[in-house]
Amino acid sequence: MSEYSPLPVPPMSIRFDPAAGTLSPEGPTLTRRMSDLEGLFRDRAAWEQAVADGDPVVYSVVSSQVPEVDRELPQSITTIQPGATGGELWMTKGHQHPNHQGEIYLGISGRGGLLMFDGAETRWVEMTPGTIGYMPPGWAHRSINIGSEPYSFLAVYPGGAGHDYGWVLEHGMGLRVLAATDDNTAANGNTGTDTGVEFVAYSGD
Ligand SMILES: O=P(O)(O)OC[C@H]1O[C@H](O)[C@H](O)[C@@H](O)[C@@H]1O
Ligand SMILES: [Fe+2]
Repeated sequence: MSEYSPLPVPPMSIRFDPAAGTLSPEGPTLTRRMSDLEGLFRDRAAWEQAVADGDPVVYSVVSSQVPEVDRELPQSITTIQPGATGGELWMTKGHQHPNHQGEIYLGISGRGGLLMFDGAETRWVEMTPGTIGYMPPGWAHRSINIGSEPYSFLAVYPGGAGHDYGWVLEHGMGLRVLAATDDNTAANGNTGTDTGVEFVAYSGD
């Protein structure tokens, strides 16, 4: 993760400009390209091709100045671009909080999904502007853009929560989220007004 100021901040208001995707005052910003998502897509050849074809930005995270330390309550806004690689919709890396602490997301724009996995069960929350998604302690979480526009959400989380990416590489997320093909849409009994996503088990990899 990027560097966070260790200094405490005073009470403050923070402005978000949705068009520019910036926070003011601003904290650290993180950009994740396709090459940063190694080992996460089911179709490794398609991932390699996407890296070779310009290594696109998949998502970015802008944070406020609130530090990631115990008892603070940092926030960040993540914007995931629309796209799919090997049929798998573009997503965040996903992580578990090492200390099993909760977190909330608030949908800001676009359409997304919040995939949660506790090592045994998987949960899916569809995120539209105004949706609050709640991640209880112990549930790893990944966000997915399921629409054709950028998907942005605000995250608010305990400063000491941390990011364990190895947990997801080891355990997966239970399900993968694919763009539904017409065939799949029909097979699932969906009408076309549905989410347009198809879930497949990680165990099928
Ligand atoms: O860390 P990732 O799994 O790549 O997800 C991207 C980001 O999503 C949210 O904004 C979380 O609050 C951040 O802590 C996280 O870094
Ligand atoms: Fe988190």
